[in-house]
Amino acid sequence: MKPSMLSQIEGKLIVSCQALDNEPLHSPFIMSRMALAAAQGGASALRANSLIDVKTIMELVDLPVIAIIKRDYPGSDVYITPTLKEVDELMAVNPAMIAMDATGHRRPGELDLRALVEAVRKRYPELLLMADIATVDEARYAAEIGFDCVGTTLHGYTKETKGQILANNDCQFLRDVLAAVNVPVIAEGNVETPEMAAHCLELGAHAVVVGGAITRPQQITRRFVNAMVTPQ
Ligand SMILES: CC(=O)N[C@H](C=O)[C@@H](O)[C@H](O)[C@H](O)COP(=O)(O)O
Repeated sequence: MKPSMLSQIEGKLIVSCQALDNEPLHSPFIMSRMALAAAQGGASALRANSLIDVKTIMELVDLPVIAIIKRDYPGSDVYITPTLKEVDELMAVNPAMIAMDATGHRRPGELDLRALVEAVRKRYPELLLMADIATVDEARYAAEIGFDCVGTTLHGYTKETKGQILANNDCQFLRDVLAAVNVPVIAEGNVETPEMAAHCLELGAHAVVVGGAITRPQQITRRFVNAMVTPQ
């Protein structure tokens, strides 16, 4: 039997390789090379957006992938794998895990999150499901309705949490989520340094996802530029 992806990633780094269509590196070829570089650097898994990126990465790199499809629907703020349609699309390449928005926000077509998870479970019983949450209550609910793990991915990116970042108050939000649920918690979102990634593990995170600090050169460059501004 294949070891579960959750045990493969325990205590390790997952690298998110994403560039949206308004970003300079938007390209399945480039994302797959980013993924290969991450693998050579020792990443335990990858996270990627869109069927073509996930497919191209899986063809080149022998690491498990957390797959998502970001898609906007009118009248809904939910954009990370919002419906069963995106799950079906991703399952064409059978990724190890799919992450979905598990916030309390209204989903497209008024779809209920619990019903959605049940539908995915019925159709794909082997698939691991990650809940991308923004609040402690959402983490608790996601664990209750059967997600395999929760990620702090959307903390700071919803109306209720805007402006907050994971590092605030020595990662208090991560601590609160860890205290609230019994499923593995993956630290994700604005993990900017190796030290912070290591600290998230010390606090009890199961694994850490790092995206922009590794795979978005425009963001990395900006950090250097900002640090080099000399006061006039
Ligand atoms: C909020 C949202 O849409 N997050 C996305 C989720 O897949 C990605 O854009 C992030 O890059 C990813 O979560 C990793 O985070 P960071 O790049 O900050 O290390």
